[in-house]
Amino acid sequence: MKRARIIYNPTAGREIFKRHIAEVLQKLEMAGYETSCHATTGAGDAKKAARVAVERKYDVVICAGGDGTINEVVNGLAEQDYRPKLGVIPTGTTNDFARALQMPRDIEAAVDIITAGHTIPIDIGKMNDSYFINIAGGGRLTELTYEVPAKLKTVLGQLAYYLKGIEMLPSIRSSEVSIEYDGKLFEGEIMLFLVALTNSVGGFEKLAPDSSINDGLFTLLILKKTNLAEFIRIATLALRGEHINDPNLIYSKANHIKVKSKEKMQLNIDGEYGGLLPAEFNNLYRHLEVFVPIDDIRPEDKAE
Ligand SMILES: Nc1ncnc2c1ncn2[C@@H]1O[C@H](COP(=O)(O)OP(=O)(O)OP(=O)(O)O)[C@@H](O)[C@H]1O
Repeated sequence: MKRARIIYNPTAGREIFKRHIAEVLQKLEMAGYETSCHATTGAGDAKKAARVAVERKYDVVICAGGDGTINEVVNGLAEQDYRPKLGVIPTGTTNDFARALQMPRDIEAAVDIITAGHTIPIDIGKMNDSYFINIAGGGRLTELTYEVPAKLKTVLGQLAYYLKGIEMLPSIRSSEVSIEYDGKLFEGEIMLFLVALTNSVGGFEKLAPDSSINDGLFTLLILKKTNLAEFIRIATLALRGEHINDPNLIYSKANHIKVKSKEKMQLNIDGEYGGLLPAEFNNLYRHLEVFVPIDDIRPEDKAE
């Protein structure tokens, strides 16, 4: 019999998962899974629980939570030689990763996709010693993700980021950096740099419109120094996915990226604080198998 381990964050989003556990277990049982659950207890617990699932050789790990919990689960799986298949049930405030996989927000619909059993291999990002699923980067602007109070996020969701962004705009300043990417070099003043795995990031659904989840490449975005008016213009273009050819931006694909600066710059990894520069990014090609809807499988994405 196949074995599945559910790792869920009881505090994620609007805290709805608990009410659906009986139905979720029943659906998995009917699909031939012997399933057990782990409710996370706080920061770092989902990573530990994923490691335990690896040790116990579960076939499948199902993560119910937002991007924060999935990030932790992936950090628990990514380092290991044996990696169970990953199922995602999006129950967080931010579910960029699930959206990139085209997983539905409805809990039972997401479970149906997992029990249908179609998987694709996806790339995982590594920044220094940590793994990420959506995006990493640096620059004053990326700091706003952890300046938004948790309570405000629960109530307002994405809107909270925008409100905070508007409040912070006048204080954003540039930093001098050096960025090496697949043999190319950028040196100069930037507002921010982003290293994206998926196309949908922090409410900007077209930030990296041509990104593929399993081509082994990051989308690198470097926003050069701009004034406030230019910055707002580019952010507006980015909402529509029309920023790619703007002269203030470098938009490129790369597998390996190194960023350093003489200044102190904070890093952000999947929306959380990720330490300080320097940073080295590696794209781990098709590192995890994840469940996706059948119509999400393009011929080139199929498991090898
Ligand atoms: N039992 C718990 N109590 C409080 N916090 C928890 C608990 N379990 C996990 N967490 C923390 O909650 C964080 C956010 O969770 P997650 O991303 O799943 O939900 P979310 O609602 O999308 O939250 P956010 O948008 O604020 O990141 C996790 O990174 C983890 O550190």
